[in-house]
Amino acid sequence: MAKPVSIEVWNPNGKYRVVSTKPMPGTRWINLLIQQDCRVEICTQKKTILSVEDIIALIGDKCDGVIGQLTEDWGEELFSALSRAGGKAFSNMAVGYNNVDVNAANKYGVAVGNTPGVLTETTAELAASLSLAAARRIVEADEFMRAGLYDGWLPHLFVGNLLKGQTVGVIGAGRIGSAYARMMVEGFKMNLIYYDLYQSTRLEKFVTAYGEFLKANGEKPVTWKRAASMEEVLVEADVISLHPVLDKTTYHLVNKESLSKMKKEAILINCSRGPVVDEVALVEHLRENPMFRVGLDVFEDEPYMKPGLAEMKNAIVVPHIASASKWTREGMATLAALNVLGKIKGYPVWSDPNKVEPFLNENAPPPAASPSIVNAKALSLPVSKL
Ligand SMILES: NC(=O)c1ccc[n+]([C@@H]2O[C@H](COP(=O)([O-])OP(=O)(O)OC[C@H]3O[C@@H](n4cnc5c(N)ncnc54)[C@H](O)[C@@H]3O)[C@@H](O)[C@H]2O)c1
Ligand SMILES: O=C(O)[C@H](O)CO
Repeated sequence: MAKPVSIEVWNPNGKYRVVSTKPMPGTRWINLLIQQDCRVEICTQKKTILSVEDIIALIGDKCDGVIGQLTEDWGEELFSALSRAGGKAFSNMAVGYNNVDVNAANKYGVAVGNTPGVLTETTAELAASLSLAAARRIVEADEFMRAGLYDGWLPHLFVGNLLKGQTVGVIGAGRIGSAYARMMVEGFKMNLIYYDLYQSTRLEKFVTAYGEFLKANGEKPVTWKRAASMEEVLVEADVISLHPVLDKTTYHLVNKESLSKMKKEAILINCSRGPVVDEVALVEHLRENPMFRVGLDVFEDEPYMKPGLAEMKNAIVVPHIASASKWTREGMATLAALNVLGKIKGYPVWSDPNKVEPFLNENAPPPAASPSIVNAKALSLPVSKL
C-alpha cells in the first residue's frame, strides 16, 4: 500500500468528502463545494503524476467524489476503490477522457464528468499560435538571435510560409477544431478543408458568410470543402491541425503512410492527444523532409518525447499547455467541481454540455445541475429542464 499522501483540508466538518488529486487554479471551485457542505481535501504531494496506489490511499475508506487529472489511470481499480468508499462521482479536469475507462465507471455506478466548452477558444488559440510559429519559424529565429548569430538582414534568412490564400485542413471539426478553423479562415484568409464523421454546418455557414463579405469588399472570397476522406485533407492542405478525440479510430491516424501523402512543405499541428500521431514515423518524416514543420502540444508517451524529436529544428514542442489560460483553467476547475457536487447532491445533468456559460458566471450562483456527465445516459441520470 502506498504511504499516506500529503493533503490540504478545507471545511473539515463538511458532510461530504470530496478529494482533488491536484491543487487547481482559483478558489471559486473550493468555495462552491464548501457552500454545499463539502469537506474538500486537496492532494499537495510534490509528484506530478500520481499512481493508482497513491489515489487509492487518497480515496481512503469514505469518499463521496473525486476530481482527477488526465495523467491518471481511471479504470477498474480506482472505480472499485471509490465505490467501496461510497463514492458515486468522478470528474476529469479536462474535456478529453481517454484516461478513463467509462465502462468500469458504469459498472460501479460512478458518474464521469468532463469540462467541455470552457477551453475551446484557449486551445484553438494555441493551435493557431503553433501554426504561425511553425509557418514563420519563430522558435528557430529566436534561438538564432539568442545565440548571437544575427549579423545583419539577409534575403534568405528564415524564409517561411505565407498563410494567406493557402488551405487549412482540420481533422476533427468539433468544438476546438471548428474554433481553430474560424481563426485561421478569418484571421489569415485561408481556405478550409475539413474531415469529420459529422458535418459542421455552422462552420460551413461561417466560411460562406465570410467569403461573401470579402467578395463584397472586392477581395478574393475564402472557400470551404468537407472532405469525403481524411486523405483529401492530407493531400490538399498546407496546414493541417488535428482535433479529434483519442479512441480506437484515431490512434495513429497520422502515420508513415499518411505523412507521405502530405505536401513536402506542409505544417502539421497536434493539440489533441499524442497517440493520434505515430511519433516515431513523424521523427523520421521530419528528418527526411526539412521543409515539413510540426507544432506539438501533446506526445505519444507523454511526458516523454520519442528519440530524435527534441533535436529536430523543424519541430516546435510545448508541454501540453493548450488550455493554459487563467480564465480557462479556473473554469475547468469549476466545471469539474460542479460535476462532482451535482451527483453528490442528486442534481440532474445539464442538457447541453456545449453551453456551460451559466456555470462560469462568477456573479451568480451556478445552476443546480452537473455541467457535463459523459455517462449520463448509461446511468439513466435525469436531465435538467433549466
Ligand atoms: N492539448 C490540450 O490541452 C487539449 C485541450 C482540450 C482538448 N484536447 C483534446 O481535444 C479533443 C477534442 O476536444 P473538443 O472539445 O473539440 O471535442 P469534440 O467532441 O467537440 O470534437 C471532437 C471531434 O472529433 C471528431 N472525430 C471523432 N472521431 C473521428 C475520426 N475518426 N476522424 C475524424 N474526426 C473524428 C468528432 O466527430 C468530433 O467532431 C479532446 O478530446 C481532447 O483530447 C486537448
Ligand atoms: O483534454 C483536455 O482538456 C486537455 O488535454 C487539457 O486541457
